[in-house]
Amino acid sequence: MAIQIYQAVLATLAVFILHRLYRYSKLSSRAAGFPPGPGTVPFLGNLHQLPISRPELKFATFARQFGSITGIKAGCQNMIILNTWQAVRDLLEQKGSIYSSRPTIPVCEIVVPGGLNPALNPYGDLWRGQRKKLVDFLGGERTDKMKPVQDAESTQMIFDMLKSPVNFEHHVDRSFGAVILATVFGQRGKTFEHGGKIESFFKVEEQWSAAVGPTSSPPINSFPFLNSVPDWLTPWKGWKLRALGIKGEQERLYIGLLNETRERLSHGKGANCFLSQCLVTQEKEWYDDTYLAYLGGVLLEGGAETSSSATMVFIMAMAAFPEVLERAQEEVDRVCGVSRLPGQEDTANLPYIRACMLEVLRWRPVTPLAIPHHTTAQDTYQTYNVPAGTDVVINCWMINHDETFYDSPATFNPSRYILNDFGASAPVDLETNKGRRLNYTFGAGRRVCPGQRFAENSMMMLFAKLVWAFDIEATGKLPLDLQEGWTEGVVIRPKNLPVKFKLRGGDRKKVVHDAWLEADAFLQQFE
Ligand code: HEM
Repeated sequence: MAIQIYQAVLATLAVFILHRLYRYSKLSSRAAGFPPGPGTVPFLGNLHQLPISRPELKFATFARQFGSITGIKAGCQNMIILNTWQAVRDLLEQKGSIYSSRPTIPVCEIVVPGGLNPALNPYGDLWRGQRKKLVDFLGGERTDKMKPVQDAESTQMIFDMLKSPVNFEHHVDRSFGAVILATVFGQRGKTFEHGGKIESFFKVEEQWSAAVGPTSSPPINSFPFLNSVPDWLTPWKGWKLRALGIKGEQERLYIGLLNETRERLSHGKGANCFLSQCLVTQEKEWYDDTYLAYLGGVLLEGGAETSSSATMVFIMAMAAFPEVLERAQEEVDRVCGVSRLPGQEDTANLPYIRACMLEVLRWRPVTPLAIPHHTTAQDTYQTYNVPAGTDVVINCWMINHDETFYDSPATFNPSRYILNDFGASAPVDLETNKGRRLNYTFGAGRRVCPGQRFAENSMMMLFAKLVWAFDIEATGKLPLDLQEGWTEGVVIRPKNLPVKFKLRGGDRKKVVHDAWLEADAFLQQFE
C-alpha cells in the first residue's frame, strides 16, 4: 500500500513537471502573428542569441535581416525591437496610451519599491503626477533659467582640469552632478572628495547600474519559475540582500540631501531650487519626504551619468579626429577671442560645436537602446500581433546609423548637421518625415527624456570651454569601435580614455583662473 501511494505521488509529480516543461516550451516559442525574428529553441526562446555585452550590435544584425520590427522571445517574455524611426513614431508616439509603461524588474521592486522612481514606474496616475512635476521644472524655456549654474560649473570643471588634468573623468562627473545638486537640491558639489555628496552619489549609482545588469539577479521575467527556487540554490545567491543594501544607501543619500535642502530653506537659502519649491507646497499637495527625495534623486540619476558619458565620447572624438577639433577651436576662437572663456551667451553662435554635440549623440549614443517601454494592451501593427505585456526596445543605435538616411553613418562627421538640420544625406521632406526627431538617443513617446534641453545646454557650454582651453591628444589606442573598452549597461561610455590635455597658447591660464574666481563667488550661494 505504502509503495502504491509513493508511486502515485511520483507519477503526479512527473506529470506536473512535464506539464510545466511543456508550458514553458510553448511560451518560449514565437506565437503566430508575432513580429519576425530569429528561430527559437525550447525554454530559452532567443535568450541564447542575446549577448550580455553590446546587445545593440546584435540587434542591428537582426534589423538587417527582419526589417522595421524584430520579435524576440526572452524565455517566456515577449519583446519587440523597433528598428526604424517610423515604427517608433507609429507605436510609441501615436499609440502612447498603450506603449508607455515600463517592464517590472524584480530588483527594482526591491531597490525602489512602491513607485519611488518615476523613470521606472509603470504608466499610471502615480507616474503622471511625478512626470508633471519634472516637466514643470525642466520643460521648455524654464530650463534656460538654470544656464548661469551650468555656466559656472563648467568653468569650475575647466579650472579643475588645469590643476589635475589626469583626473579629467572625475572633473566631468563632478561638474554634471554639481549642476543637478545646485538646481535641484540648492546645494554645492564643490569636490569629488571621498565621502562627499558627489562621490557618494556616483558610488551608489555604480552599484545600482550593476544590480540592474542582466546577470546580477535571476531572470524571473523570462523564467517565472525561478521565483519559487530558493535563493541559496541559484547562482545569484544573495541578490535580494545586495539589492536591499543599495536601497539603504540610496535612501540615506536622497533623504539626507532633502533634509539639508529643508534646513537651508529654513535659513533663507536655496529658495529657487526645484525641491525647495516642492517643500513649500508639500503639505498642501500631500507629498511625503520619501516621494520628494526620490524625485530629486531621479534627476541626479537621469542627468549626471548620461551627460558626462556623452562628454567622454566628445573627448574621445576630439582626440581621434584632430581636424574636427581644429575646426571647433577655430569657431570658438573667432566668436570669443582669446581673452575670455565662452559662456552661456555664446552657445547660439557656435553652430559647429552644436553639430559636434549632435554627432556625438548620433554616432555613439550613450543610451543605445534607450530605456525599455512596455505595452499595457494588445495591439496590431502592420500585419503583426503585439500582445499586452510586451517589452518594447527603441533601437537608437540602428536608427542613428540608418544608411538610407545618413551618408556614411559609421563616420564621425559633424558637418552633416551643418549641411542639414537632421544630419541627413539629402534635403529632408518635412511632410514625409513628419514627427521625425533630430535623434532618438533621448528616447521617444510619452516617456521621452524630459531633460534633453537641460542636457544640451550643459553640454554646449562644457564642450565650448573644453576646446577653447585645451588641445586634446590621444596617448594610446582609443576604443572607437565599441567592441572593447566601454562600460556595460543602460548608459555606456568609453572607459579610461588614453588622452592628454594641453593648455592652448596665449594667456588662457589667467583667463581660466579669473573666470573661476567669478564662478566660485557665484556658486558660494549653494554652500
Ligand atoms: C546626454 C544626456 C541624456 C541622455 C542621452 C538621456 C537619455 C534618456 C533616455 C533614453 C530616456 C528614456 C526615454 C524613453 O523611455 O523613451 C531618459 C529618461 C529620463 N531622463 Fe534623460 N537623458 C539625458 C539627460 C537627462 C537629464 C539632464 C535629466 C534631468 C535633469 C534627465 C532626466 C530623465 C528622466 C527623469 C527620465 C525618465 C522619464 C520617464 O520615464 O518618464 N535626463 N533619458
